[in-house]
Amino acid sequence: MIHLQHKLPNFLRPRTINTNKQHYHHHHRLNYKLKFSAMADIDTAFIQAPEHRPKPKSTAAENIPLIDLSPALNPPPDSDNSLSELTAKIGRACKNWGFFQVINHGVPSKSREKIESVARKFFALPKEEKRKVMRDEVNPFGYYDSEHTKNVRDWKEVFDLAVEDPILFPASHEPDDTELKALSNRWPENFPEFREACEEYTKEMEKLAFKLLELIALSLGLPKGRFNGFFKDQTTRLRLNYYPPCPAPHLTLGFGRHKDSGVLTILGQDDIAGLEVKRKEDGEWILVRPTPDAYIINVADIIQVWSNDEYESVKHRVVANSEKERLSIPYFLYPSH
Ligand SMILES: O=C(O)CCC(=O)C(=O)O
Ligand SMILES: [Fe+2]
Repeated sequence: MIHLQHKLPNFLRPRTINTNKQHYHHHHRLNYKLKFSAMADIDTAFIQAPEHRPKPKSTAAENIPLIDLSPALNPPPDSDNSLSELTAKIGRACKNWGFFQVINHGVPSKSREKIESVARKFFALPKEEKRKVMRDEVNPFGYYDSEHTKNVRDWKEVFDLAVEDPILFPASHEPDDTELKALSNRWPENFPEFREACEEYTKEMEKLAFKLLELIALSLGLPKGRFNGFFKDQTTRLRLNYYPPCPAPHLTLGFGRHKDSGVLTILGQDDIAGLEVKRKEDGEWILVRPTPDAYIINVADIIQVWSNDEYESVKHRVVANSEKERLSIPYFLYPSH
């Protein structure tokens, strides 16, 4: 790996001082193709600036907190006590990490297996097929394969759908424009199981999302239904993220650093690790090791606002993998527009 970096053209070499950003971006814009040894031939649009590249070895420190939701879902006889313990745990996890994993969450493994299976089938379709349900400038739902995060291309493909269909959005970004537009999902042709699995799964996600929202309200000392009124005409979205194997995982990211902009996110990841969370304590990137059948929950920007910054929305990213493909399925809970 170090070997390869020495073969990089000057403008892409890691620099500790005096990074010549302009030079970097100039080449970046040219979409200049890089070839270094037989290892990798990738478009420079994918190449992260040195300070954002993954570390050669991920910090194998602690994992994010793991929380058992059973006290909220199947309350035992002493349920008052265990519920307040649970909300305290959730409060600490939201405050210290902004991220946690949940088990005994009530989502049937059948629904999850079904959606994982149709998602893998979808991404394995020929490009022409996937492009038939491609996102466009008007409608952001459907397939997309060239998303950029912070202006660097991600090594991933996605499929997005709205949970309420059609979904209402402001027609423009103009603050005085009150016009709304209705947007509908796109579905691949001759693939009814795909739509069925997505629709069944989003129903399960919705139950879990509202359970979590209530627990988070309680953990802030609020009535449990405090946030529930904001979800009429919700703009909640489900995404399928597919990360193909990447020949240059030391230079790229599956998904660049970002925060989620919704209320909270419920993420199902497969058994391939890739998600890294920026630890609040020291800013280190921590790999979230997959726990079978668990979901990863994170506080997103709107809870940060609703909690008056008590719970912060935390940066995360996905490292690429040279050998294995990876699938993740985030459910982004959003209120009405
Ligand atoms: O794939 C993952 O583990 C995380 C994906 C993510 O952060 C997102 O879709 O917002
Ligand atoms: Fe995210």
